[in-house]
Amino acid sequence: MSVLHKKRMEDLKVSGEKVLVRCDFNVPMKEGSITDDIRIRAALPTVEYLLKENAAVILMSHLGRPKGEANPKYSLKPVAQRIGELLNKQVLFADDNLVTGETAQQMASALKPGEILLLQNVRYRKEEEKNDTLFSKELASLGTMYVNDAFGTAHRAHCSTTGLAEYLPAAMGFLIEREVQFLGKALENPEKPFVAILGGAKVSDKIGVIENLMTKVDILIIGGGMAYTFLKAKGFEIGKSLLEEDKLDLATELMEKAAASNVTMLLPVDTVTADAVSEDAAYKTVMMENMPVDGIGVDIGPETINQYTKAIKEAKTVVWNGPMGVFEINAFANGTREVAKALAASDAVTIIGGGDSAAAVEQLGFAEAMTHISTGGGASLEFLEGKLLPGIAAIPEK
Ligand SMILES: Nc1ncnc2c1ncn2[C@@H]1O[C@H](COP(=O)(O)OP(=O)(O)O)[C@@H](O)[C@H]1O
Ligand SMILES: O=C(OP(=O)(O)O)[C@H](O)COP(=O)(O)O
Repeated sequence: MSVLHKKRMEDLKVSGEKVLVRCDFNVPMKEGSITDDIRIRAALPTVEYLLKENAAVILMSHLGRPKGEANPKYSLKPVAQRIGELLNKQVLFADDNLVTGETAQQMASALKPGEILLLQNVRYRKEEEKNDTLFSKELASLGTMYVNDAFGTAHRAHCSTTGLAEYLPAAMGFLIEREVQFLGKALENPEKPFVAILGGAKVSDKIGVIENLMTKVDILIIGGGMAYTFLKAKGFEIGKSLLEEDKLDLATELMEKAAASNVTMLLPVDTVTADAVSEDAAYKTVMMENMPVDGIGVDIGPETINQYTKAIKEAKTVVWNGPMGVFEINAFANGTREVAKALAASDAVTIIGGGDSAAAVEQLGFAEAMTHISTGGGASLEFLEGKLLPGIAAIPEK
């Protein structure tokens, strides 16, 4: 998917206009406080551009899954405050349970160029996720132009992500453009050798990505919980590690396909095995052939780390999606940490899919060293599967 021919904000004459901007402000919260504002920071270049170009900015987002009902737990008010702090500027908040009710209408109508208004959580309305025509029109009536910059929600066809483009002059924002440029270049025109590292819990979540990347990469590295289904298919004892029994045949097929396409597929040769997935578990490292029958594989071992980091060192492009082990538990975070470290030290173009791998890279302090960390988990996964994302498809061509 390319965005070369998609309308950019420069293609709209935004001066004096009221621009509705869909962002992904679906940020993690704890007791009403934002615990990670990366998605908010990632949206700022678009907002700043529009302000500089003399537009009035009306921001929209969802937060969590309130299932079509107003629920203060999912209010975007803390987000309005955080944007204000980051921009050092007042951000008005339309605390309107109908999202587009009288309060929002009055505030939008009074908004002047250079001012910012954030609407309430668009998922307070059940119509949002149905891409309902009337709700799209209600949203459209608040502004005069539409910019979609919600990459993290680009895999959803909702009123605020796709519907609006039918009713207002529309363009993409800088974040969507940046995400698609990095992810798209890796898929379409990667500098070689191209290494993909896939981990995380389940094979079933990653089948599409494995299949799509199989035709493009030189080396496919498998780690995390899903590696054990592949190892079992190869005949190894995997004890009580994560196993998707119904994906064993598929795992065999994928390994055969890799061999037939000259793709090197690397699987763990050693593993950390624990008696439980918990902080106080007893654990040790074993070669795969010595895996105990009652052990649970929770991380890749040092020899595997050696092999994986060697492949990363030789790569010119690396795409990483999914942790190498149960990194939430410190004792099992080593594989994920070492892979992150190898990526940080590499001169290659390094692209991190969103979700847990992005969180891990940030937690471990390697974020600055990566070429691009996606703000979308599900969205980057679907992008890497080669799917057309509706939020991007809806942006008109130039
Ligand atoms: N060996 C393992 N056994 C069980 N769970 C694992 C293992 N390795 C990784 N995980 C878990 O996988 C989860 C992340 O998987 P997933 O959601 O697929 O990744 P992502 O969000 O990066 O796509 C993490 O919670 C992690 O603890
Ligand atoms: O956080 C999001 O998804 P992600 O955790 O897969 O990145 C997006 O905001 C989409 O949210 P949704 O999966 O409730 O539609």
